[in-house]
Amino acid sequence: MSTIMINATLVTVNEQDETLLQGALGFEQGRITYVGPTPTDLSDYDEVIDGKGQIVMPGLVNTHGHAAMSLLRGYADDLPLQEWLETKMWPLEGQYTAEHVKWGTYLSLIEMLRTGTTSFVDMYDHMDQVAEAVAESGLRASLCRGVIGFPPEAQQAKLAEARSFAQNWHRQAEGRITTMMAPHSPYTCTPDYIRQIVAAAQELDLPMHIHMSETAREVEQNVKDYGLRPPAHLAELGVFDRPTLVAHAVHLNDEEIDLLASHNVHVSHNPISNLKLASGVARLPEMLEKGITVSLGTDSSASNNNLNLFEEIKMSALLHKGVEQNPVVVPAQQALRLATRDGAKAMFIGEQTGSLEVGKKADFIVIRADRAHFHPFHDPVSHLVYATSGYDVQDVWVDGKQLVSNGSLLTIDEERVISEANRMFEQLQR
Ligand SMILES: CSC[C@H]1O[C@@H](n2cnc3c(O)ncnc32)[C@H](O)[C@@H]1O
Ligand SMILES: [Zn+2]
Repeated sequence: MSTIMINATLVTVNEQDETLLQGALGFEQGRITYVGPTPTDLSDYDEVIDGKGQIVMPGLVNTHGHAAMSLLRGYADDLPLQEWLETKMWPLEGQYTAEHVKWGTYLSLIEMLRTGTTSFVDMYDHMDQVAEAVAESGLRASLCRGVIGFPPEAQQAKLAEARSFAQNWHRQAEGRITTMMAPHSPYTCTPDYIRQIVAAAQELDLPMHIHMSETAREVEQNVKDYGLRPPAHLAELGVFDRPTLVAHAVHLNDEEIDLLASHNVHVSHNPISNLKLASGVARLPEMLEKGITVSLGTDSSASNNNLNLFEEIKMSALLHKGVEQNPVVVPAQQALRLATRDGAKAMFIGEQTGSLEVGKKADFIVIRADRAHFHPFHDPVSHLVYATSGYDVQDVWVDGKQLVSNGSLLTIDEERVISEANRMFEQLQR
């Protein structure tokens, strides 16, 4: 059935960053078939939706997170990364069963849908639960079993699990799920173990995803342990010979930015999580200047404390202006691109999604722009970056299927998920 939305404002985030104040978006069988001015003849379309007073834009892309950690939202605030992980997160995550992962993930999917995220990256354990939730909910995702190399005797079982998960779920759920191989970080996986994971990625022809250079302490420790800073260490282990998405990349020197650029390593910038854990501020303007594909991530709700990517967009536009004392760095259109077009590219699905263009998947969101904070309506991109809270998302479509209609979730039972998520948290021994 071919459908068209007419009279809407289209923020396309195409190559030319075109915005059409009065446009139309047509789609059929999951793909965009028309982007342009409202046609006079609509007889080809079975369904015509009037988008007056609304903005249609590509769905947002969240390129780093751990969805099931939403159960730990607000459980451990105001701590630095290592203490937060070792004394708070890992002891509770050690008690997680597949059911905890299931309900924590659903809780995150609700939040992502409500705030306009249509594609996301997830690194965690019990990933079959995550994949089933993604398949059921209709979102698009790149999923990976995050592998921590201790205890050493568990390494081979974890690698086998990561490999079979990646193999079983790649291109499943009507192609909405892709997979990656993910050693958690250079400080939780030995060099030899990372090499084995790279070899598996090569064999399966999959990209790599890894936390890297998140804190100054991590960098110092890497130098003490291996005589190299994390980027050189991972390059030497062959990680960057695979397509790679690194999360954080906060503590980089000029040579390391060049190294990532020369290996075409993609970066997920997570400014809010980095600020909350006091890890530092990534060198976003310099990375962009060198042509690195940078995207935005929330990290988990345990360090953010929500999955509203509109906050990340605004933060990335503001933070670097303040740090550099320069208002022209990361302009609004660029911040929006990081969260859409570049996000899709960063998670290796850029040919499929990330912009409103004919031939791409019909992954888009509809924003209510009839509210006061969208007016005067002369620059919709500015309002999307600086004025919306993210909760102006009214409709969400992925693969041409509607997942949110007028604020109501069509594929997830929100009341049940909230109740089960609370039950799951109560079960954990704190
Ligand atoms: C087994 S993969 C998931 C693993 O990652 C941990 N984690 C969550 N946020 C961060 C972060 O910012 N840096 C490093 N590790 C992180 C999480 O607790 C899970 O154990
Ligand atoms: Zn993370």
